[in-house]
Amino acid sequence: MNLAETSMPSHEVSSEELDATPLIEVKDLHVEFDGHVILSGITRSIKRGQTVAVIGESGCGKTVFMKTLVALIKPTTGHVMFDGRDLNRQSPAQLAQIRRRFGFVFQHAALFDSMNIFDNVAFPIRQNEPQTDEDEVRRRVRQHLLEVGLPEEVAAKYPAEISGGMQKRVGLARALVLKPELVVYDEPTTGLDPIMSDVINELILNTRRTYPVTSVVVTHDMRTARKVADRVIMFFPRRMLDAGQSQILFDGPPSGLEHAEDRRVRQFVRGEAGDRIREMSRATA
Ligand SMILES: Nc1ncnc2c1ncn2[C@@H]1O[C@H](COP(=O)(O)OP(=O)(O)OP(=O)(O)O)[C@@H](O)[C@H]1O
Repeated sequence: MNLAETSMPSHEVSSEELDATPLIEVKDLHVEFDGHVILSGITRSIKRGQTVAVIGESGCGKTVFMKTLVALIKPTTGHVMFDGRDLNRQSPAQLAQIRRRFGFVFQHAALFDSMNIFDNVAFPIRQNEPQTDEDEVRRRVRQHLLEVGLPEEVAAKYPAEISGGMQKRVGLARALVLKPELVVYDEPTTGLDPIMSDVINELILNTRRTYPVTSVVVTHDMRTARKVADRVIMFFPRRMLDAGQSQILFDGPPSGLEHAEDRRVRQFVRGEAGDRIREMSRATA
């Protein structure tokens, strides 16, 4: 489970750098499993400091896309460059180094059940910076729990003893404790009530205010996409497209979604089925 862990930024990012070089470049990405094409012809770059929401209907490949960005899935063909380095061309040791610059927030928090909350949040520090003394570990864990609005008493509890919303916040604290350059969120608000969802949204925004983190948020929650993202990318299932049609139906600021040219985008964000039932039956026939 060390994939869930994070590390310090390898270097401070100047404001010029923030504007200039993309942190992530995806070039002609193609991913297939057992002959089923999930993603194809995807070329995109993500600037440093950008928060990108990835939306689209179930099964369109949002999570697969996000996982290729952090080298949890290897492209069938094509390239993913992180900070100018092709993830496909790294040795396992180099990849492990690069992964330390990522933070992962999983859909179900993915906490270690056998560790209390304190040890869960301390884990990335102990794992990646073993020289850190215990006072400093305590200080940073406390600070991060506080930042996600969790009282100190929570630290001694075990994951099973706290609510789902609290678990998500612990997951967030753990992902951020080493200030990663890139944070990927997989459905961060799924299963939460509207207030707790908004708490999570605010925490994502606050993190960006604190330092120039780059974030990719896979979500079905349009409130999350509108609130936290400065850019939204909408995918469409490859199997429902003809050859040559782009799988990305929308790429732009959230304010453009409502009036997007493509009717499928407008229907998706409004939650309208339209003629999708007929289309779906055709696609699975
Ligand atoms: N490791 C894998 N091996 C085989 N098939 C996979 C693998 N990972 C994903 N898939 C398939 O790829 C497709 C896209 O999956 P993905 O999880 O990216 O969808 P998604 O858009 O995130 O959907 P949801 O919103 O339901 O989570 C699905 O058909 C899924 O079954």
